[in-house]
Amino acid sequence: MEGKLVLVTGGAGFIGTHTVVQLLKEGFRVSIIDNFDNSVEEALDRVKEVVGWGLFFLQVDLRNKDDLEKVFAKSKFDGVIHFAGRKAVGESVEYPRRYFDNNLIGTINLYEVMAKYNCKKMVFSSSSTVYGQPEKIPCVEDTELKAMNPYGRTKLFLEEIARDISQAESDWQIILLRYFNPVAAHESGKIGEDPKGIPNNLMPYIQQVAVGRLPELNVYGHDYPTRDGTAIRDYIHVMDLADGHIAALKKLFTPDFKGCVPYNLGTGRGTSVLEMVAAFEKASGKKIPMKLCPRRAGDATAVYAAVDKAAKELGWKYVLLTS
Ligand SMILES: NC(=O)c1ccc[n+]([C@@H]2O[C@H](COP(=O)([O-])OP(=O)(O)OC[C@H]3O[C@@H](n4cnc5c(N)ncnc54)[C@H](O)[C@@H]3O)[C@@H](O)[C@H]2O)c1
Ligand SMILES: O=c1ccn([C@@H]2O[C@H](COP(=O)(O)OP(=O)(O)O[C@H]3O[C@H](CO)[C@@H](O)[C@H](O)[C@H]3O)[C@@H](O)[C@H]2O)c(=O)[nH]1
Repeated sequence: MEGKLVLVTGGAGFIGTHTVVQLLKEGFRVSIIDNFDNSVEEALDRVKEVVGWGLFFLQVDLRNKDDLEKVFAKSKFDGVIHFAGRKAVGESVEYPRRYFDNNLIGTINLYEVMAKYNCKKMVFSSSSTVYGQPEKIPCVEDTELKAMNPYGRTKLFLEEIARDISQAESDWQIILLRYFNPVAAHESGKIGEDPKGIPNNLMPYIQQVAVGRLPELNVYGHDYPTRDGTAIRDYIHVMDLADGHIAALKKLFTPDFKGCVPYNLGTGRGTSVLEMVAAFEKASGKKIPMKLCPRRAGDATAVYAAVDKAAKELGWKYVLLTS
């Protein structure tokens, strides 16, 4: 893989920064584009500090196809890891057009420009959200897919688009990585999850309560049919997730890989909201004040991964524990 040039969209974000560190460690060359919609340029300076050398970065919005073309005209990419997009379930219920505009138009532009420049290997950030509230857990990759909210619908549409493209044009190789819930940070402490504004996700919200930036955690839903009444998710360490991208890229570069294939990246273990809070309190020694609130629109009750397919076909498995 030494020297292959990878374009990383959304590379200044949470999963992007951690993956870029691992890509560089593995000997890939990396170019990053981001519009800083949900990140800051400083995140890239921090990546530079971790890896010890410079990065190639351009501020580009994927919805601007002309700008995107300029990026592809300058460099010949061997593949793309596509993180860029909006990701908050609750926000998507309130502002669905934001999600259709950013996630769908941005990705359609990317496919068009990739095709024009004959770059046809893509690792796409999908999500466990495409399982909706699955009838059976753990979720297996060939389970029926359904979205429960507009964000999830964009991921589902984008998976369908990827499948259609690869079916019609056999020279595309696409891996859909269905992430479960990434948490934690690089061991250096220099990069991590730093969303703009009030966090939507559980872990960064707990962290901001812990440091006194927010007064208390709102626990959304305490009447779910689960062991303690709160919703269950599969929390995975972001460095494990980053390594899942390396495994996926390596798979794309093997001559036998064909078509468009989905893989779950999770741990296979479900943890409730209250269990996450207890684990955080134990690890940090800080008390997290909580308020029990009604359920959040668009949320599933319990979702966790079957992880055998990624282990068998990508040779990837989580190694770091999160709770
Ligand atoms: N974090 C999670 O819980 C999670 C779980 C499953 C899937 N995902 C998906 O993984 C991807 C990365 O997630 P993340 O947690 O790193 O999110 P993030 O918000 O930290 O990173 C996304 C990055 O994309 C950039 N971006 C957004 N729209 C853009 C556009 N139009 N053009 C250029 N850049 C743009 C943002 O500025 C940000 O830096 C997203 O597609 C998300 O939907 C995330
Ligand atoms: O302040 C908060 C935030 C979250 N939750 C609950 O915590 C659980 C996890 O929520 P969150 O961290 O927002 O994750 P998800 O809603 O599962 O969505 C995340 O994980 C999905 C993959 O599973 C991704 O697709 C999404 O982009 C990402 O936001 C849910 O039950 C929430 O209701 C709270 O109780 N209080």
